[in-house]
Amino acid sequence: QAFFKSIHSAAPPSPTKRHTKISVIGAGNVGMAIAQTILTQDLVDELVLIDAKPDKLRGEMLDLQHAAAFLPRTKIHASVDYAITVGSDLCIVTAGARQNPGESRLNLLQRNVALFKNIIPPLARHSPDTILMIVSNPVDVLTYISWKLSGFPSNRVIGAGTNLDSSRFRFLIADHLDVNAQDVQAYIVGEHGDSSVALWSSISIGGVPVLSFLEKQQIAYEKETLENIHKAVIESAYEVIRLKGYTSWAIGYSVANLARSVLRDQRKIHPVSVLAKGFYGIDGGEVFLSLPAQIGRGGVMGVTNIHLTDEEAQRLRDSAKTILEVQSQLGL
Ligand SMILES: O=C1N[C@](c2ccsc2)(c2cccc(Nc3ccc(F)cc3)n2)CC(O)=C1Sc1ccccc1Cl
Repeated sequence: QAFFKSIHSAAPPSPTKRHTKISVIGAGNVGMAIAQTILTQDLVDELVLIDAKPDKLRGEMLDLQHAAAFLPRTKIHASVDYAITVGSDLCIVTAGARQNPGESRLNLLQRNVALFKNIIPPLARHSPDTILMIVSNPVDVLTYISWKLSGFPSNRVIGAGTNLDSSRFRFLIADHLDVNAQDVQAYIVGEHGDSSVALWSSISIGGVPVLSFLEKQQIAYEKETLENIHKAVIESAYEVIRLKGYTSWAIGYSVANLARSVLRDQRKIHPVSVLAKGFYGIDGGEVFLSLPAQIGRGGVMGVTNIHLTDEEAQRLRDSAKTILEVQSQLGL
C-alpha cells in the first residue's frame, strides 16, 4: 500500500515553483567541481551531465547520486545524448580538447571550435531560451564562437572570463591585508589569463578605496606591490597546474557563484566575458572580453561603465585586436 498515508483527502498542491534545471557539458575535473558545488548550494531541481565518454559519465552520475543522503534533493541525470538537456535554464560548457605539450594555442583553439560545432547547436535547439555559460579555454574566443553558433542574443551568452582571475586577486589582496576576501572588491578585466588587466582604482576594502586604506593603515605600498599581486594571480595558475596538473576547486566555486546569480536572479556584478564591442573604444569588430557585468535570470542585465585609466583602456583595446586577429583565422 501507499508508503505514506495522506492525512487529508485534498488534492496535492499544484506545483507553483517552476522546475529549474542546469546542464553541465564536460564531466572532467572542472565540470564535476562545478556540478558538485551546484548540488551543495541547492541551486536547482535537476542537474544534467553531458560528456562524450559514456562510462566516465555514468560513473560520475552514480557517484554524485550516492551522496544524496547528504545533499538537498536534486534529480541528477547524465547522457551522451543532448536531448536530456531540454528546457535548461543554464547550460555550462566546460568541454574542451586538452592542450597537448608544445601545442600552439591556435591549434588547440581550432580543435575546440570543431568540438563546439557539435556542442552548441544541439544545446540551443533543445533549450532555445537558455543562458549559455562558457568555461572552456581560450574562454573569450570560445564565448564568441558559442554566440555565433547559437544565434542567441549576446546577453544570453556569458564567458566565465576573468571571474576566476578576480577571485584569486581578491584572495591575494585579502591575504596581504589580513581582511576577509568577501570584503575585498577588486576587478581584473579584459582577456582571461596571461594578458588580463587589474583595475587598481576599483579596489576597495569594506568600501574604502585601497589606496587610502593602505595610507590609513600605514601599510607601506608602492604601485608595484599591487602589480606584484596581479603577477601572483597569473603565477598561481601555473603553480597549481605544475603541482596538481589541473585546476578544479576555485573554478568550480567561481562558476557555481555565477550560476547562483543567474538562477536566483541576484543581479550581482561579476567580471565576466561579454560582447565588449562599443565599450572603451573597442570597435574593430565583435569580440568578447571581461567587464564588470550585472548577472541575473536574463543573463547579462547590464555592463557597468567602470572608470578605466587611459593605459587600462588601451590594454583592453590591444587584447581586443589580438583576439580579433585570432577569430579572423577561424573562418566562422
Ligand atoms: O588556473 C588555470 N588553469 C589553466 C589550466 C587548467 C588545466 S590545464 C591549464 C591554465 C593555467 C595556466 C596557464 C593556462 N594557459 C592556457 C591558455 C590557453 C588555453 F587554451 C589553455 C590554457 N591555463 C586554465 C586557466 O585558464 C586557468 S586561470 C589562469 C590561467 C593563466 C593566467 C591566469 C589565470 Cl587566472
